[in-house]
Amino acid sequence: MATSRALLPSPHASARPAGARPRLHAASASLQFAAGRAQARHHPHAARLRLRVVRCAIASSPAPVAADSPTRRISRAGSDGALRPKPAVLVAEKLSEAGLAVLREFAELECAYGMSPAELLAKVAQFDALIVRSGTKVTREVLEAGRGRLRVVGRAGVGIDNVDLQAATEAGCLVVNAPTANTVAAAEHGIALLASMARNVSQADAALKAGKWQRSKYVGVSLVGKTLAIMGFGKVGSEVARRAKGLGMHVIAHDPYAPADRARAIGVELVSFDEAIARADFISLHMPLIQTTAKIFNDESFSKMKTGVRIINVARGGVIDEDALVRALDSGKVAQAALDVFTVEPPPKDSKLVLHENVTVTPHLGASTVEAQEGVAIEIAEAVVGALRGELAATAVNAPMVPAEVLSVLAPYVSLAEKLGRLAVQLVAGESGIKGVKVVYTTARGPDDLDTRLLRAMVTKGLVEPVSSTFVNLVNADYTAKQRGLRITEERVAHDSPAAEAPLESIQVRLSQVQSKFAGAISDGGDIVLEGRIKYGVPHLTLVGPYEVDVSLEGNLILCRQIDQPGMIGKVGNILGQRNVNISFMSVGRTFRGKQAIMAIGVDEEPDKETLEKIGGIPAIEEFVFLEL
Ligand SMILES: NC(=O)C1=CN([C@@H]2O[C@H](COP(=O)(O)OP(=O)(O)OC[C@H]3O[C@@H](n4cnc5c(N)ncnc54)[C@H](O)[C@@H]3O)[C@@H](O)[C@H]2O)C=CC1
Ligand SMILES: O=C(O)C(=O)COP(=O)(O)O
Repeated sequence: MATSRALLPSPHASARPAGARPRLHAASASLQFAAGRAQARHHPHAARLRLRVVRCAIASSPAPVAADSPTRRISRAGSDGALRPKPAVLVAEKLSEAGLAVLREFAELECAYGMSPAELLAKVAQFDALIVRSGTKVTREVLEAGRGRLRVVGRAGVGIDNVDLQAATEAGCLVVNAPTANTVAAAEHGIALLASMARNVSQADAALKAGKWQRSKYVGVSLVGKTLAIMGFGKVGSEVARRAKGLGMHVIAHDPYAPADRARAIGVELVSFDEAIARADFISLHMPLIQTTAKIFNDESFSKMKTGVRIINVARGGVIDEDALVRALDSGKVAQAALDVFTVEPPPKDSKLVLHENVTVTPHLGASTVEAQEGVAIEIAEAVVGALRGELAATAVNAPMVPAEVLSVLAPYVSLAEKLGRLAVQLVAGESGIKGVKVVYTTARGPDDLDTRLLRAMVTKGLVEPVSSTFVNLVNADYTAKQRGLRITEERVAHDSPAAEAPLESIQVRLSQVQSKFAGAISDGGDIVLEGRIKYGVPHLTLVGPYEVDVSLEGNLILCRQIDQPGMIGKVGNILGQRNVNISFMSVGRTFRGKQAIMAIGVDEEPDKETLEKIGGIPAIEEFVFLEL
């Protein structure tokens, strides 16, 4: 069966001792995806769809376990019968029981709500996964502290601005979120704030409770016929738009990346940032907090708004310059604001913004409905369990999502790509290091039909892992390549055989401008060249430099370059036989009769030094190299 090493943070990979090689297996498992948009519109957390995926997992010796780790207590058999510790999951913020139940089925669970940053730092290294909401900062320090064990961070909600994604990626730690289950709750909260702000509900409520009956003070404004600008027309923004239209508002939106057809379908006009804020009576914020949106609402943008505009923010406090908002409120430019989120949470007790009489506030309650919290908890628990099993996560934030169908078709090529990388790096000699790597895919498929990110990641894994202690997976492959100065380019060569049902005919790995310890692997163009194909579902090496060979990529490999003459196979075979080394495959390729030839010999066992020296001592053999797969 075709196998592959882990694509995702694998159970024990980083704890694998140098030189110890993992046993591999591919298995199938299921992955839950959120159901289609139509269903999600009503109950995004309720309906789910089961899809099949291929799991490319890694099985190796269990990680050393910290003395007081919960994983010491529980072990269970894996699919291969081996006893393995149950993964340990730390839940750092309140998660609904429905999600905890899903986690308990699979993992040893610790719920430690309200930890200080120092407590989290001290604890995190004992866990395979950490689950947070918006109140926990998963900093570089936390991820560094978890290195070696922490493989998954689950954000039970949408915004991942509290997780240092770059640091997670560098550590090969997968970040997953729960992007759909709280959409409706956030949208409903936005509408609640919009309506209560317009009618001064919270101020009037506070006044009446203080014994003041002030009917004329709290005259509000109507919503019907007013223009609402939605800033960020994503999941929450579009749900707010639908609801606002139901209230008779005219809805416009600004979102540089929103598809126009989605806006058209809801009857929303997409406009520029400046036009949106200039035309609006109400502005509702629904964009993520990222570098380009930080303090995007500032003195300058407030100055472009209508005098008396009203602002609602259930996105992130950091998209507003809060000092500028206080100034705009004081001047009357902004008549009112309704805020669920703040730059610093909780905001300081003496915050001018929070205490402003024209501001309505809630303590980050957008996602806090019973229904949303249940949905989010289940969504994140399933994502974390899937990721811990080595499945590709549908809600991965820092790894490319590879659809299940694509993955199952590519599985043998994934293995081939890694093996070619692994062989190629072992052929490199000298101190210069690898600079340029070209991966050439011969395929009948068009660029839109063949996603090669996975293959590129596996070539990188093959190139990097044998020569470093870096653990490479789909999460950190591109980062790792960049860090090591590896420039990986890809090229497709059209293969137009009508019978080509396979996604790829061949994969070629070319290392340019590099010395080789095996001159036979150098092509006419001066590159180390290895090419492989899938035959009967198994990776085969089919080209070494200019020589065509055909050897199954299982076990280990000896490459010999010799003068093409009779009796060579017998001589080498004899030596290996005498030393009890089993040959699994053998193939000879040559340029011309009587000239140079290459022998590729697959061996089950690793021959000892003496055996290899004997082979090297055969007079016609000009060079040889032993390569581990
Ligand atoms: N208050 C709360 O409890 C909750 C807050 N949220 C927050 O609401 C926001 C939206 O969440 P979703 O709709 O689920 O996310 P989403 O990813 O579906 O939508 C965000 C939209 O913002 C757009 N965007 C990005 N840069 C932009 C820019 N410069 N200008 C305008 N639009 C831009 C994106 O194209 C995307 O369409 C996030 O910040 C999230 O963290 C979400 C749920 C609950
Ligand atoms: O999902 C989001 O982005 C939210 O802001 C919800 O945050 P919470 O999980 O309630 O801390």
